[in-house]
Amino acid sequence: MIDVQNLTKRFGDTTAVENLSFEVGPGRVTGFLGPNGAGKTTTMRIVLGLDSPSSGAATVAGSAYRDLHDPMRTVGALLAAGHVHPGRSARDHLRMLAAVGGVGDSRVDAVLSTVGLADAASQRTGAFSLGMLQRLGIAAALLGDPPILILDEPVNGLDTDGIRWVRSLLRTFADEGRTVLLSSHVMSEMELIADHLVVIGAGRLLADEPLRDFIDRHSGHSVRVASAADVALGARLRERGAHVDVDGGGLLVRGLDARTIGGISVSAEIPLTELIPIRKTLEDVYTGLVEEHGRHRAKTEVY
Ligand SMILES: Nc1ncnc2c1ncn2[C@@H]1O[C@H](COP(=O)(O)OP(=O)(O)OP(=O)(O)O)[C@@H](O)[C@H]1O
Repeated sequence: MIDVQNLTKRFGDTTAVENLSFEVGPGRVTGFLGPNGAGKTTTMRIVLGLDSPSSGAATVAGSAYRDLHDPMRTVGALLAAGHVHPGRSARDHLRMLAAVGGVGDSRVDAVLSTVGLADAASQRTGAFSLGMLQRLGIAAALLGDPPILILDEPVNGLDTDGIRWVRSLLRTFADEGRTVLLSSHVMSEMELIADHLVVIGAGRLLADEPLRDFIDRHSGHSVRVASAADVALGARLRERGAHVDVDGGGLLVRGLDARTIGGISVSAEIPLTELIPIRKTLEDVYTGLVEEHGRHRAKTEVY
């Protein structure tokens, strides 16, 4: 469990995080979303004891990071790939980290194989691609076999296979009852990986709910309908408060769900030939929410 309570962080005049509270629970993948500069990295750094808060607190498994008895076996983190000595091999890099964290050498080859770098273990990391460095960063996070993982943009630089691999790794991790907090700008990927979302804007909490609820709540009802008598059906639907547009060979109906539209067509004795609820994607919903938040901020800053 990761617990962030009333967290505020200021850098001079910049408030990076403002009175932010949320919990990241076990057994699910929690996506951490927000536009550039929203405060995600700052929050993750504070959770990992790399920055101190101006006020409020963050704990991991019940303790502040600096008070953890065995940090590497409690939480694994990937904040930015690439901080690796280029002359060192992948295996030596991980051995050094394992020694510092008090983790046995046997884990080094185990994690190299988990991340698909077993064959490159002796190569200098200076010759690694961005994708290989990401895999090495994830290997380092897994060294202590921790129950909690915090990953900032883990799919950066990965190809399709690599992205699929991260997805299945995190799914397995969550299904084992572990805790995963993950940030990504790739919404299509986040939609496939995350069970739960924490969304922030300008350092403040905008949403903290299951991904499905987030999409449903912000989607509104939108249904494509076609029938034997679109004009008559459209009139009935408008009477019931729907917004109806003619859409190709049918109608696009907003404001009523598919079940209600079906009921109206039955009582009007107008057979339907199409009834398709339209779901928004995470990207649609997220972009809308961030734009709305930006407009609201601009307004409150002007007045
Ligand atoms: N060390 C620092 N000194 C001064 N300002 C900082 C520092 N770290 C972050 N900031 C500022 O705090 C705000 C939040 O930054 P942060 O990196 O946490 O956002 P983010 O959500 O991770 O953004 P991105 O998605 O671009 O990585 C930004 O305005 C940033 O410029």
